[in-house]
Amino acid sequence: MPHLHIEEFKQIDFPKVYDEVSFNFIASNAMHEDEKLISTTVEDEDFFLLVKEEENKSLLKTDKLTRPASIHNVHRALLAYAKAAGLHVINSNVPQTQKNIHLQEVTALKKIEYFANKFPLDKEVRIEVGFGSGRHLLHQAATHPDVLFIGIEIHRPSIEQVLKQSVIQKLNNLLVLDYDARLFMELVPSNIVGAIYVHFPVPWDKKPHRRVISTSFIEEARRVLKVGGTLELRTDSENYYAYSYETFIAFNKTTLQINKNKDIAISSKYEDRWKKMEKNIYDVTMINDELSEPLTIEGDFTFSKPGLSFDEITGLHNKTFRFEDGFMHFERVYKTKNGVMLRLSMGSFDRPEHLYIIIDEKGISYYPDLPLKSRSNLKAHKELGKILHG
Ligand SMILES: C[S@@+](CC[C@H](N)C(=O)[O-])C[C@H]1O[C@@H](n2cnc3c(N)ncnc32)[C@H](O)[C@@H]1O
Repeated sequence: MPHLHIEEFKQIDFPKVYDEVSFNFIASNAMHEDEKLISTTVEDEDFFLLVKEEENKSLLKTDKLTRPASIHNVHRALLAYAKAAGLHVINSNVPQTQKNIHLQEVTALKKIEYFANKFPLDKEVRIEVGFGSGRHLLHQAATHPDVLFIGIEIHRPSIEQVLKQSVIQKLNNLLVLDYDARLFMELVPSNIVGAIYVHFPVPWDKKPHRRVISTSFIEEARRVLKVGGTLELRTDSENYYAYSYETFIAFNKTTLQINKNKDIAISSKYEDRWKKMEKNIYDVTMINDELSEPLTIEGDFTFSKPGLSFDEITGLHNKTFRFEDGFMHFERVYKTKNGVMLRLSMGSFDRPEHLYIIIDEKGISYYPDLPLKSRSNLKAHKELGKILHG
């Protein structure tokens, strides 16, 4: 994560434009004054910089929830703020001269809105969830130039490594997305995907709700797969295998294939490690046998005026509300110049979304982006409206 360690945080006058970076406003955590968020715009990307103040050394870095697709833009914002505020930088991992990775980021790395606005449909699509080192994804893209591969990963260094490789190998049939694959699946059109690969997912033995494979993930996978399309799970964890088998077998109109220690064309870093340790490797392949209904998502993310006062909204801090199939948790409350900002997680239990909303005299709005237009988010949005209207 790009960051600057600074001697002392200094505030500029907001709004301000410096080195073509706009600093729009600042929000302070209502419970921990030492944490602040700076709303920043670079080119057309809006995101927060996060400030953590400590006695002798403070930190300025990118906020995980809103980080933009382009790491280059984060670097620009950090450096511009440091200059604009005259910060004394003790150390940093931000390069002063930017590498050429930016070029490829513009083409292969996509934001979730790219898929939400107009899903690419001109080629067969195959998806890899959690591609890690990317060996399998890159091999597949290189050997099937007529197929569009979408690689989804939440680990930034892995993403950058794969982007670099895709430039070196001149792959033009590979798109990369930094997003939770479980949410992504909800906006993929029905019956268009040839294969979904989930290779060596984190087993999350102690936090099963974080697993990629779940009933709702399989439901969405089945919907997006063509007839004959496959969802391919490969795991070294006996527990995960047993759990997944139970979850898959509950589905009708699918064919399941189980393989043990099957060799595939390319072995990932993880696989090499497990093979050396002589662990068993399990494959569960689900073949979709049925055409699905087209995807329909109705509703929007507008709010009417809040009924609660700013104090009542601040009082929502740490509160959780449950509703049918989902929940809402108010994680943090921030004070802005003219109102409050909330950070919350909401949606279904196994696919929650984390986001910010701003409440001021103009009303309530999501910031910087609307939630992903999925059924579970629209449902959660309705519940959020009810809570804020009192
Ligand atoms: C154990 S690694 C396996 C990587 C690779 N598939 C391999 O075989 O080497 C699991 C990867 O899944 C990613 N991951 C975990 N949950 C995810 C999610 N919900 N969406 C996208 N990627 C996820 C992690 O960041 C990690 O890189």
